[in-house]
Amino acid sequence: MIAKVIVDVPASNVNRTFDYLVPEELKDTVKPGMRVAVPFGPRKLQGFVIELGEETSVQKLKKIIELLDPVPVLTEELLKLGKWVSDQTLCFLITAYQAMIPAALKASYQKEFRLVDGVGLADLPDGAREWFKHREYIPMEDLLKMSPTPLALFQKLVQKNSLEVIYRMSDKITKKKIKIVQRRGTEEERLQHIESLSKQAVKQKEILSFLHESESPVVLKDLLEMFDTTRSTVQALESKGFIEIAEKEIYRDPYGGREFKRTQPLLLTSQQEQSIQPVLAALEEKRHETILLHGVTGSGKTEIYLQSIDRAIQMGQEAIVLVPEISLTPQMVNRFKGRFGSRVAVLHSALSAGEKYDEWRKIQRKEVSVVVGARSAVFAPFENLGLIIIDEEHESSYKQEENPRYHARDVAVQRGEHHQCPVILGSATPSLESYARAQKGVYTLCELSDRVNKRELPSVSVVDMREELRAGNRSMFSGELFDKINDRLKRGEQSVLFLNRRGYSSFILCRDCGYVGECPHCDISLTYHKKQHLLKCHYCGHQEPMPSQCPMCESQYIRFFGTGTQKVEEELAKLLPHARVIRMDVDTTGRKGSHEKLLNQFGEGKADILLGTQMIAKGLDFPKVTLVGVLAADTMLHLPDFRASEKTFQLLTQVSGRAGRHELSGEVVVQTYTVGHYSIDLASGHDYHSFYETEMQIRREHKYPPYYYLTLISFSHTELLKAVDASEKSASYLQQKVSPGTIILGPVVSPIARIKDRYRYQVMIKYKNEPRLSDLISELLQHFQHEMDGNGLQISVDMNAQNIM
Ligand SMILES: Nc1ncnc2c1ncn2[C@@H]1O[C@H](COP(=O)(O)OP(=O)(O)OP(=O)(O)O)[C@@H](O)[C@H]1O
Ligand SMILES: [Zn+2]
Ligand SMILES: [Zn+2]
Repeated sequence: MIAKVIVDVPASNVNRTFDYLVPEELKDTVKPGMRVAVPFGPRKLQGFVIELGEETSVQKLKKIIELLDPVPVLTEELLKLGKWVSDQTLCFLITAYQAMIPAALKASYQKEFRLVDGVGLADLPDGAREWFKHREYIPMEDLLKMSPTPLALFQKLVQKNSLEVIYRMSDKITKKKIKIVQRRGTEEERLQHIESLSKQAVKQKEILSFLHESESPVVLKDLLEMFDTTRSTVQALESKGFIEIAEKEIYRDPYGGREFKRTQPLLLTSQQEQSIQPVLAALEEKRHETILLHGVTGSGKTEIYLQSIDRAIQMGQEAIVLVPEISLTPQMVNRFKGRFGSRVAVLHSALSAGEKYDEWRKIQRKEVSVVVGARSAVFAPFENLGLIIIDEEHESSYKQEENPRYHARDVAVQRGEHHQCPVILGSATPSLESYARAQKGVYTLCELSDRVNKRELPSVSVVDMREELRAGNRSMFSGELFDKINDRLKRGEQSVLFLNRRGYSSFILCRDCGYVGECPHCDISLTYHKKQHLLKCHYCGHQEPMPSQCPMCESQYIRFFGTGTQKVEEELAKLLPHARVIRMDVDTTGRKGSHEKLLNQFGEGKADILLGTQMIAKGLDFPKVTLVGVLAADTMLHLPDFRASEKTFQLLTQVSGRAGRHELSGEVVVQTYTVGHYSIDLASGHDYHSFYETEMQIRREHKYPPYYYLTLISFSHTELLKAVDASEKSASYLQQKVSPGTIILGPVVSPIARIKDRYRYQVMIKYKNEPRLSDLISELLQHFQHEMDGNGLQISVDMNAQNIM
């Protein structure tokens, strides 16, 4: 039997299957979709079995070394889907498959040195000999940890044939085990054991009597706690042969020990009722249909999701729910666990690799029927999918910004077609792409124009911050916002203050000469971190101490600028010393569980003001929040990105949506320096439809998506001229080959001109229909293959660019 295997090397010359012989003893067990270890050149690599057969054109076949899975980790459907992802995004097959499985299943390879047979310690020079005195294998890592590293010496010895390099492959999987204790023998024997213990052994006696009564095993740790004793007591019983201590594998449950209050389906409003109909119909008829659910904030979209899932489960099917990483809050998880209990698995990046692996196995073993997760959960290995839901479908985080550069929305629709099941895209501010498709009839459009129980959307007032400045107000709070926060404090209600992080980092600036602290490796200003009194680069991690005087002119007047959340917090403390403030940003939510803790505190009324970045814009539903303040609405508007207006509109709508969701009505204050911009004005009027019309016109004029598709090719090199050269050659090559309607823009320098010492150039391709595009780009890549392999050129291709920075 022959296995066709994709091996774990992301390179173009290996981007195909290789044939291996299946050893006799594995013939009955090996299946497509399983991982295997195979010899590949001098190495042992992990690979995926794609297909089994009898024929091969290879003369001397190598054998599969080992089967790594008892059951396939990729289903037949996922194997096909991986091929599709690779075709669509122009990534290597192995990269697509790796993206579908949990990180714990990816192999790690270690380079190790060992003595060549026949070479003895005495043959080695000083500096190498000591290493091998007690060890046979020396991992390269260990050498690199030494300074200076003896690596060069080791490499010389490899050339001299004294040492050889081997590659060790290991799984990252760990299964968590706990110790359990159980009784032994018949009832009569156990009673004898208890009798036989001496009077002094009180604890032993108690424990043995307890175990005698208990039918199921007890967790050792619990037992010790219960009887307030140490391990030796139990070990004594074990060595007498009275009890047994065993190991048991358990799931790491990130939500373990937590109670989820069970909820019942709510009686749907008539708008909800209308919107759920197409979903239920498609479910019933086992038919694929993509439904765009456009519902204003607080219109009860989540309840529609829940009841649709319920129906799918009743039909014996499974459901995937995607939510943006940032709104995968405990509040969100509670809503699903509350309705479906332990039938829900949760997958998001805050889980450890082990926890993710355990949640994934619950899906694989069919122990759950719903998964709630971020982008990559779209690959959940369900085999009987009945429904896929993408909440906040406009979110840019659904597009992966590294290989494979897939969009979860496209993958969801692809899987929906395969399983003949409905896909729901939900949002208060659908992406222009999706709304346009709904307009064309490609998607079914359902709209929820009212909040549940006809609660009013909050009233929004836009404040011109330039006016404030002219009137002598230098603080970051307008008079109106300040008064309203104060009101809330007096009334015992809560406020949410939102500060957009993007485009608003706190950089340092010399007031005398205008010097700005920049990263020496990237063309971007350094961000000041107050706690450590350091300047950091957010692209490459470079850090340096905050200078006490200007490095250019030696002036003392060097300060940090920009309004970070820390600065807002400080100003609040000055202006409203009694207000209790919770700040949520990357700095305060770094530790595991801190996100949840802060939100709980706010929910329990332990603070008056929640101050935060993007991470508070979505999904929050707190009854006492009656004021939302947006400190600077226009920070994102000026980014060099054609989606800047759309993103601003979406963000403002989402943040405003946090106010007045329950009995108390809400107000929103939006501060801006760009008064009169349509995306701010229309967001404050809650007018999605006008925004859609306005923005579509602009996109048509400038030939941007959704009228045109957009592919971005980026070139980078440590030598400026090489990056320029590759991008120029590519642009002129494409120019000659593309069809007449297609537009090639560039090459131009990328908006961030240098990252990690690499110069960056880009070429943009705008097209309506370019069937040969993938082929053309593949030709380009082939042409530059040599330079990419050896000369440090990097070319990355984004077939459906969302981010053009
Ligand atoms: N049919 C219903 N009857 C009563 N209350 C409901 C009903 N449907 C939803 N709700 C409640 O209305 C509130 C808002 O609903 P939900 O959070 O689902 O809205 P949403 O559209 O998902 O909002 P957002 O887009 O802002 O996250 C919730 O507190 C929810 O429990
Ligand atoms: Zn200066
Ligand atoms: Zn940098």
